[in-house]
Amino acid sequence: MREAMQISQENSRTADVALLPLNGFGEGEKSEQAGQQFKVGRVLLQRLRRICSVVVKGSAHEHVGMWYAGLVAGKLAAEVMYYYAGTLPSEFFRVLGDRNLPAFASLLGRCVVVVGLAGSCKAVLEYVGGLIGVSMRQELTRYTHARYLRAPNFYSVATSGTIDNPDQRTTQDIERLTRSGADVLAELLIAPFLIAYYTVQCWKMAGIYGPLAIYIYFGIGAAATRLAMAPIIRQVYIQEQAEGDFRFHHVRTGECAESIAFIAGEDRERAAADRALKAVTGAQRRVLGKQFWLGLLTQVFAYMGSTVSYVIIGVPIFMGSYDDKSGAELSSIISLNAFVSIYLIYRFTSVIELTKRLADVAGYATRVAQLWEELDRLDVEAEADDADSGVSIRDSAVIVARGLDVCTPGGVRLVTELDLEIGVGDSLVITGPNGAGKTALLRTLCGLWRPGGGEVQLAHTNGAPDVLFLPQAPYIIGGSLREQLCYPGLWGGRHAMCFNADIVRILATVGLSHVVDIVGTSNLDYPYTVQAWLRLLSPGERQMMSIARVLFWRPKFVMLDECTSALDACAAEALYRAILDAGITVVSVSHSAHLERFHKRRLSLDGSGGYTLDDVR
Ligand SMILES: Nc1ncnc2c1ncn2[C@@H]1O[C@H](COP(=O)(O)OP(=O)(O)OP(=O)(O)O)[C@@H](O)[C@H]1O
Repeated sequence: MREAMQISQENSRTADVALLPLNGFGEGEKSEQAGQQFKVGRVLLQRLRRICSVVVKGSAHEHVGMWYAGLVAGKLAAEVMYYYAGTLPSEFFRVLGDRNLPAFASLLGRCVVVVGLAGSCKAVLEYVGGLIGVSMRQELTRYTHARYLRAPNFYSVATSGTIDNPDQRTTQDIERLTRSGADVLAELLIAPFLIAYYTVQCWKMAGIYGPLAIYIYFGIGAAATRLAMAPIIRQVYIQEQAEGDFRFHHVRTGECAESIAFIAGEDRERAAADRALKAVTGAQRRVLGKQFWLGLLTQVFAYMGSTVSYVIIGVPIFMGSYDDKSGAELSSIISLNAFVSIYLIYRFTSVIELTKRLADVAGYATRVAQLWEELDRLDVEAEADDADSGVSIRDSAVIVARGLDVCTPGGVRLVTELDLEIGVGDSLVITGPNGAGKTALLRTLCGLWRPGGGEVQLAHTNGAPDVLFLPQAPYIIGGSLREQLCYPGLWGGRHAMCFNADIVRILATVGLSHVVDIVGTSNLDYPYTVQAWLRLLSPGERQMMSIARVLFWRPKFVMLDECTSALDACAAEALYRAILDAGITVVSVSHSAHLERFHKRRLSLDGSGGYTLDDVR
């Protein structure tokens, strides 16, 4: 077993950070918990039931549940037609044996109609099944979006690493789950009815021992395939994880293309991409390897099935049950008997074959359900936090920290017992060596990280936080210039009301008038792609855009985490002046001494948990 690599214990600060191996699951990991995850049993059934209930409950609009029930009913009705079509050969044997031309012609006509209808039915059912799969995907993805893309779940899942590739689980795994899941489930639902019907027919023709032989045969096959299925679920899970890592590598290198090109890192990236590809193809080969044994079982089972059917037919013939029949009648009986028993075996075989597809479905279902379970856990944690977090949401125009311990999510203490009060107009600059916990303090004040102790009170207006947080890396979206400026569109309980004149004025204030000129004042709502925006705005201009958002929303407080680091001193000072002129109180993390004069006080973290608070002269 490959252990998660622990970072050196020398630095107690980072002792809680466990670096997972690149392909996070760890080859050959066989913990008790991992074993439970991939068992075909209660946990899997609960997960599948939950997925079904999300589809059915969430489909008030689209009636997916009803459509699905209709599909299953349609499949059953189509089976009646298939049965009818299946009995026609036996009639052919009879009319051909009797050399009855008029009966043959009429039978031929019936046959064309029935077989044509059966084929059309199959095509329609496939089409409807495909549409239902799409609706199911929509429901499951919407549910996942609603649970995942909201505070605090999104930040926790995206940054904690407890769940690998949540993006892939949301996009690809749900799609695959619904594409094959809907079909597999429908087949499993109709199987019992068909098996019951064909059992009765088989019994009528071959006596009790006919269906009995088939049931024993099925029992042996089912037990063998159940054993072969569990390792496939686990391998599909691992393969999906490797696919996610591979895709993430390409997305990340695409995003950082310029940094990589400047430092000539293409060779290293190619090697890393090849490694990720090797992990994916290795996982694919392992899935194929495990599926081989299941495939072998199901194929042998299917082919042996037809042999069993001859035994079932042969026994009553050799026992003399049909001695009184003419040659033509006997041919007809053999044909009908063969159809019924082979169909019954075929039904059982399809159930066994379905287990192969079910193993894939179970792998996808496990990945999707795990994400939901983590979101459940975070919801429970958030509820408990609301009661016990020390983060107050009373309306107030002051940010307060009392006896605040700033700790990493792993519990490493970065700042100890901080007492701080920031009122309106009381701008504060936070300084300190790298890694001292300056950003960590902002995260804790904003509620992204839970305080290790003490309490925090954020400024609130009308029940909504009145503090805007700007991280070091500005976030640029795809959309129109108006949307870019008004991002996120709804903030602090307010919807963006952004007039053209505001856009022109604010962008002029931050030094981005030329962006308005390029876009054109008549084109402020024209949607541009993210790539277009990233080409248009330099890193410094992206920081200007970020600060333009502050001037648009005009919060009471803004926390700026080195967000003028890409600007020249003159531009950075002009932006600070504009923010203060707008009556916004600034809490900055900064390494730039020339910006300190825009603040009243300085909080200096010493990097060992201590701090000093003094006035800026
Ligand atoms: N998500 C995280 N989980 C665990 N530890 C973290 C996490 N993010 C940061 N840390 C740890 O917290 C410490 C402080 O990080 P922080 O970003 O607050 O430093 P900083 O003072 O802002 O540094 P800099 O001046 O370099 O930006 C770091 O040593 C880092 O290891």
